[in-house]
Amino acid sequence: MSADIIDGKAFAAKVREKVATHVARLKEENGITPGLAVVLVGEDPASQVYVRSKGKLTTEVGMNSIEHKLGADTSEADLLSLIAQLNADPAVHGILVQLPLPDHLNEDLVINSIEPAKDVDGFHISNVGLLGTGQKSMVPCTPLGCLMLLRDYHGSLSGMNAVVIGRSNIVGKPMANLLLGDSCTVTIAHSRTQDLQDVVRGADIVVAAVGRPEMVTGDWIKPGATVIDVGINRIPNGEKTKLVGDVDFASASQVAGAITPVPGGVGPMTIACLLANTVTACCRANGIKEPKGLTA
Ligand SMILES: Nc1nc(=O)c2c([nH]1)NC[C@@H]1CN(c3ccc(C(=O)N[C@@H](CCC(=O)O)C(=O)O)cc3)C=[N+]21
Repeated sequence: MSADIIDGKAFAAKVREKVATHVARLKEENGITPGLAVVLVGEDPASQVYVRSKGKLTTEVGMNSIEHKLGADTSEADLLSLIAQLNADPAVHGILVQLPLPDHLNEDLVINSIEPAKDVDGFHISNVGLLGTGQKSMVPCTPLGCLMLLRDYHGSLSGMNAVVIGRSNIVGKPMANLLLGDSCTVTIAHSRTQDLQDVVRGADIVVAAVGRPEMVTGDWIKPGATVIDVGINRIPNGEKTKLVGDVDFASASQVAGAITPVPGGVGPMTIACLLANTVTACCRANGIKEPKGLTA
C-alpha cells in the first residue's frame, strides 16, 4: 500500500470538538442551546445506521436532540403539519427529514416545506439555488465533509481535475458545485458515461458516490490521485456482512496518493457536518457571527 489514509473519523472528531466549543459559547454568552430535530418516517435500514450515532453525537456536543418517529403509513398532511410546527418552533434550529421516505410521500414536496434557514441537509430548492450561484446557503453534509477533507489534505484545490462519479441531488451535484467553487475543473460522470474508466483516469481528485460496492478499482486511478469514497454498502462476508465503499480499497490504495477508508472516512464527516450546520443555522437565526471553518 502506498496511499496516505485520510482519517475521516479523526477529522470528524475535531470538527465536533469545534462545534462543542461554539455550542458552549452560545449557551454561556447568548443563553441559547442549538436544537436539531430529526424526523423519521417508517424504518428504512440504511437510515437506521445513520440514526444510531446521530442522536448520541448531538447531545455529546451539547445540543438538544429532538426525535420524531412516525409510522410508515403516516399521511403527507400529518408530516407537513409536523414540519410546519418545527418550522415555527424557536428552539429548533435544524430540521432533518430522514430519506428515503416511504413511496406514498412526495419527497420533493416534503423537503421544500422545511424552512430553508433550518434545512441543515441543504436539500431545499432555495439552498440548492444559493449554492449553485455561489451564495451563502446551507450546504449538504456529505459533500461539505468531503470538501473539508480535501481542503485539509491539499490546501488549495485550484486548477485540479476533479471527477465526481454519481449525479444525485444529495451528493454528486452539490459536490460538483463545491469543487467548482474551489476552482477545480469538474466532470460529473455517471452510469451512462462513456469510457468511464478513462474519464476517471484523468482525475487528480476522484469522488465516488454511485452506490455500487467496490466498483472503482486501482487500474481506474491516476497514480498519486486523491480518492474520496462516499459509498456505504453492506455486502455479505461469510456468515456475516461488512461495509465497503464504492471503491475497491485494496487495489486503489496501491495506486492513489491518498484515500478515505470505509468505514471511518466520509460517513463520520457527514454527521459532524450535520452538527456544524446546526450551529451555523442557530447563529444565523439569532444574528450571531457564525464560526469560521464550519461551512464552505
Ligand atoms: N435526510 C437525510 N440526510 C442524510 O444525511 C442521510 C439520510 N437522510 N438518510 C440515510 C443516509 C445515510 N447516512 C449516513 C451517514 C453517516 C454514516 C456513518 O457514519 N457511517 C460509518 C459506519 C457506521 C457503521 O459501522 O455501520 C462510517 O462510514 O464510518 C452512515 C450513513 C446519512 N444519510
